[in-house]
Amino acid sequence: MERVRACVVGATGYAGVEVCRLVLAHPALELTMATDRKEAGTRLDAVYPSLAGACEIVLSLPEPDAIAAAADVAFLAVPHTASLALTPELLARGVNVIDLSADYRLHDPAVYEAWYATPHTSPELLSQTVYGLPELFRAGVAELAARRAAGEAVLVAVPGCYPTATALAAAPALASGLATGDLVIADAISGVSGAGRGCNARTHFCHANESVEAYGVAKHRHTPEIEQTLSEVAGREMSVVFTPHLAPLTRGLLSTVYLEAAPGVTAEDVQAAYERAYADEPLVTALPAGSMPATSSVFGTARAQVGVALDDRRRRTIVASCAIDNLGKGAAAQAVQCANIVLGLPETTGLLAPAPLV
Ligand SMILES: NC(=O)C1=CN([C@@H]2O[C@H](COP(=O)(O)OP(=O)(O)OC[C@H]3O[C@@H](n4cnc5c(N)ncnc54)[C@H](OP(=O)(O)O)[C@@H]3O)[C@@H](O)[C@H]2O)C=CC1
Ligand SMILES: CC(=O)N[C@@H](CCC(=O)OP(=O)(O)O)C(=O)O
Repeated sequence: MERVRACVVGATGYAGVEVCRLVLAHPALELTMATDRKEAGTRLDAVYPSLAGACEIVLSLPEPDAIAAAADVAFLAVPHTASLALTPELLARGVNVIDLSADYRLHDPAVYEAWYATPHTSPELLSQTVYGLPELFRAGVAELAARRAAGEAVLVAVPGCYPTATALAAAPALASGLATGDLVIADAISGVSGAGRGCNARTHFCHANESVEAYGVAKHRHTPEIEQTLSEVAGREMSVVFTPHLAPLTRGLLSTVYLEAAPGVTAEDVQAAYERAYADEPLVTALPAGSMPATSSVFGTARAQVGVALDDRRRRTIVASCAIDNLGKGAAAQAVQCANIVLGLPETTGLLAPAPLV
């Protein structure tokens, strides 16, 4: 198999090191470069001893010329705004970009600027960017494979962890027309690695351990991203009431959504719609009727599990829940899934390892 050279930018971050781990085990990708500004000159396995024996790479600075010399594809596991600085430079040098940050996810630069409180410095790239949630937008990602084959350097905006789980939970109800109205309520819970490697008062062990709390209430920056996806799936303008919670888990994310059922819809209709939607999806499982997903079932994997029920005794509400690993399907694994499609590889290459059982 031809090997494609890959660079991970932000390789010492939690999402970045998970991309490194997946690339190191991938049969068609070769990790040729990993960057970090503070740790440049240090071996990656000195920062993450769990990689000892698997990787001898020395971290370097994220300089576009060096990345273009070393790699055909760059995974940007950097905070938002850092990608705005790097992406145009890399595309101009012919490097394909798989961006894990939020910088190119929102189609409308004005919405980005309103929620991220910073100017979008390359809005001209947004119309060429594809939102990398293959289960909902596979054709768009696949188009990038054709554009890359024709010689273009392409850009995938990999979704956020909360938007991934929330969209996978709500999409079958909206796409099938079984949910009515324009409102989705989403309560989501994330493990602490979702906040990255840095520590603050909210994520400090002494505060986050043994405690669960809502944060970003009524103002979290994933709100417009979720609304954008759900509106596209539903074919009408949707709004979301999105409440994220931080829970004492290292990794794992669960999003539970509530939608109004259309008149006459039965529990069997809803279950059948979810089973149909994910029947051919290798990385998403619709659980049997009566089952709801657990984050432990997808820990360390590229997979998502979705469960659904209809509360038809009172307000006729569809309740659906999706579990992912925030660093897996919520970040690094989804990035590799998108890279596989862009590179013309089977979509699940390097991604099918099951979760440890305990
Ligand atoms: N953690 C998660 O579960 C998820 C994360 N993501 C996204 O992935 C990206 C990375 O997140 P995460 O791994 O959690 O973050 P971390 O804070 O753990 O890591 C960020 C990494 O980026 C590097 N970095 C920071 N600023 C710059 C810069 N200006 N230029 C180049 N490199 C930079 C950091 O190293 P240094 O500063 O030394 O260069 C570090 O290696 C973010 O956009 C995040 O939103 C998406 C989904 C889920
Ligand atoms: C637990 C936690 O703090 N999670 C992060 C989101 C995780 C993420 O990575 O989102 P982006 O990819 O959009 O940056 C937060 O709420 O900001």
